[in-house]
Amino acid sequence: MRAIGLMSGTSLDGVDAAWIETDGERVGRTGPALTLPYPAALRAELRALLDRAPGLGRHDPEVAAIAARLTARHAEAVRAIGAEADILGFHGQTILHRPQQRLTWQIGDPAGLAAATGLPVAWDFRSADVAAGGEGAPLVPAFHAALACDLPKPLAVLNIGGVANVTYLGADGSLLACDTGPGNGPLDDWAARHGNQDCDRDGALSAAGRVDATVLRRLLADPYLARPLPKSLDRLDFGRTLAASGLERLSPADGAATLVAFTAEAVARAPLPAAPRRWLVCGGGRHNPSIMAALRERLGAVAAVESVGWDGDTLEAACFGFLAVRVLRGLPLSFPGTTGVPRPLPGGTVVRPVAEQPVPAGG
Ligand SMILES: Nc1ncnc2c1ncn2[C@@H]1O[C@H](COP(=O)(O)OP(=O)(O)OP(=O)(O)O)[C@@H](O)[C@H]1O
Ligand SMILES: CC(=O)N[C@H]1[C@@H]2OC[C@@H](O2)[C@@H](O)[C@@H]1O[C@H](C)C(=O)O
Repeated sequence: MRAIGLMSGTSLDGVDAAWIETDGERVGRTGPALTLPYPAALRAELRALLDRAPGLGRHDPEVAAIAARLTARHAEAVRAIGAEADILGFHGQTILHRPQQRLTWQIGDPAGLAAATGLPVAWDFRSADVAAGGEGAPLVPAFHAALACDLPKPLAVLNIGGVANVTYLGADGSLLACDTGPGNGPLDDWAARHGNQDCDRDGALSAAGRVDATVLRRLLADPYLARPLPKSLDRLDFGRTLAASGLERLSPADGAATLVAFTAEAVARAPLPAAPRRWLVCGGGRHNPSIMAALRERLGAVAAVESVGWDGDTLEAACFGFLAVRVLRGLPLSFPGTTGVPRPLPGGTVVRPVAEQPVPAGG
């Protein structure tokens, strides 16, 4: 089948879209892929919504209004892809993720997207997982496994988005995963507050600073890092630890350098069963040379996923095209080793465009 996957990740930078041909088990041809940035106003509204989400109801009119604009941007991304597709995989924007409370909230309007594009829309990929007691994330491991079927194992695929997550592909066929800790999220917030930028662009701010060992030690004491698998994060989960760490007393450059070290050291502490032969990195964080250098220092064989021919900017979007076909076929999206569900678990729903009513003869 031909699918277009749509992912709007925790960095809130925009919509990634990617065309993919797949049966939900193997990855066939890939096609056009793009990122459509959010207008600054929408990004700021979404960022504010993250802080307020715990107090908001599912039918809050303000959330619905933002979801409608977000959905319109997704429809634009589908049009910009400009390739025929059989189905869309629409992740939506996560504004709250609390799997311990069996709660995960992605906003978006799948019926609106189906109406705007005329295509069936697979959606709500995480709810069944958290309802079954799973972490609800990460969901990308099945796709990593399909992409990496011919690569030597053990292999780790690391995504550095707003949050960072790893998939571990064992030599024995095992599939494990977790969110490792922060990705670019706290660094983006820091750069916005102290450098007047949307991120630590090309690592310039962090490269000019020095890691503060005391602050880093406090950050690494966050209990999440010592938790066993499976585990997943909300974009704002390190808020209290960050606030109590003394980070605010550091200069902009030292703070950025310390946050880079936090991201990399949290990856190194992910409780994997054996050291991977290689770490393949995707997500926006691989564009930050400070992050890549910090990862290399701690992990050794680290390379961007482009080294094996994948597109690291739109890999998650392609994943939701792949998962859309799995939803249609009723195949599992998550596994005991990836989210902690008791058994391999299907999920998601498909929302179809409402068929146009035939105009009655003579009417
Ligand atoms: N040139 C660059 N220099 C530094 N950082 C960059 C650069 N380009 C992208 N980034 C970082 O990558 C982030 C976007 O990454 P990405 O699109 O992978 O995140 P996401 O998919 O939104 O998040 P997640 O994977 O957690 O859902 C930006 O917010 C920024 O921090
Ligand atoms: C709840 C949620 O949206 N989680 C995202 C987020 O962004 C990165 C990391 O945290 C990952 O767990 C997940 O996204 C990817 C696509 C996943 O589910 O595999």
